[in-house]
Amino acid sequence: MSRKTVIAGNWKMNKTPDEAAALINEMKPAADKAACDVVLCVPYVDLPAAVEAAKGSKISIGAENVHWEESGAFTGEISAPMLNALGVQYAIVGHSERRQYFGETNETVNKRTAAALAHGLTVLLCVGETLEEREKGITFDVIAIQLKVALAGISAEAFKNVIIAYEPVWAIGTGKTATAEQANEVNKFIRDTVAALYGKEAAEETTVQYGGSMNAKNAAELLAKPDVDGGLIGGASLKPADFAVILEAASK
Ligand SMILES: O=C(CO)COP(=O)(O)O
Repeated sequence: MSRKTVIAGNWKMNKTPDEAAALINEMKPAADKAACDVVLCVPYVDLPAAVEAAKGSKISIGAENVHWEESGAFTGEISAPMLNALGVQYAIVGHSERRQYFGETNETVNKRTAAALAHGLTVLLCVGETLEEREKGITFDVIAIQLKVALAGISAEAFKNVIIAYEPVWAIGTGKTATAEQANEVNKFIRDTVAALYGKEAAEETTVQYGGSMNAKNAAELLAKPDVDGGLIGGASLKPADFAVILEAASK
């Protein structure tokens, strides 16, 4: 089993370009010591400063979304070639905040994923159930649909550049974390779904992260679980000391 552990930060709508550069400079020493991959996904306007600041370090830079067309009349959107031109290597796709507030659907997630992969980006594909869905007992159904639609038409070769992040909506920014058992249970289900789509070997190679109030206190327990191969971290990825603790926990 040779899958990678990947710790990714999602800065959401925080930090100006100058602040982003300063924060990355502060985070570099801990990132360079880490035995896992380190990614920071930052607001579009911060990308050039972030790529520059991360140069020569272990940190890779990602965007928080990407459009499916290369160019055109899509006001407010950013294309994969634009990200390529800046030296951006990753893109989050399907974050629950995009689904919740900006009308993102499984179909648009699929189109964004396909375009990002076609342009050589690594996709951090987010899936996760709402509290209502969990209480109704349909968590696995929701996640299976999210995965199957998002990955429709994505070849096994292209899928090698997909990382899946399980982010239960009820745990995001709420301080309420899934227990390590809950996270592992769904991550394992995700791996089984990947096995059904791409085969067992591909499933074993796929990095499946957990995200949702992962922090310096709970990271070690979550990351110790066999099917939790990293984290997608919001709030704590804006705090260098906390992020360093998470990187250390992921390096064990
Ligand atoms: O949405 C998240 C990462 O994409 C998680 O955010 P928090 O870590 O702030 O809960």
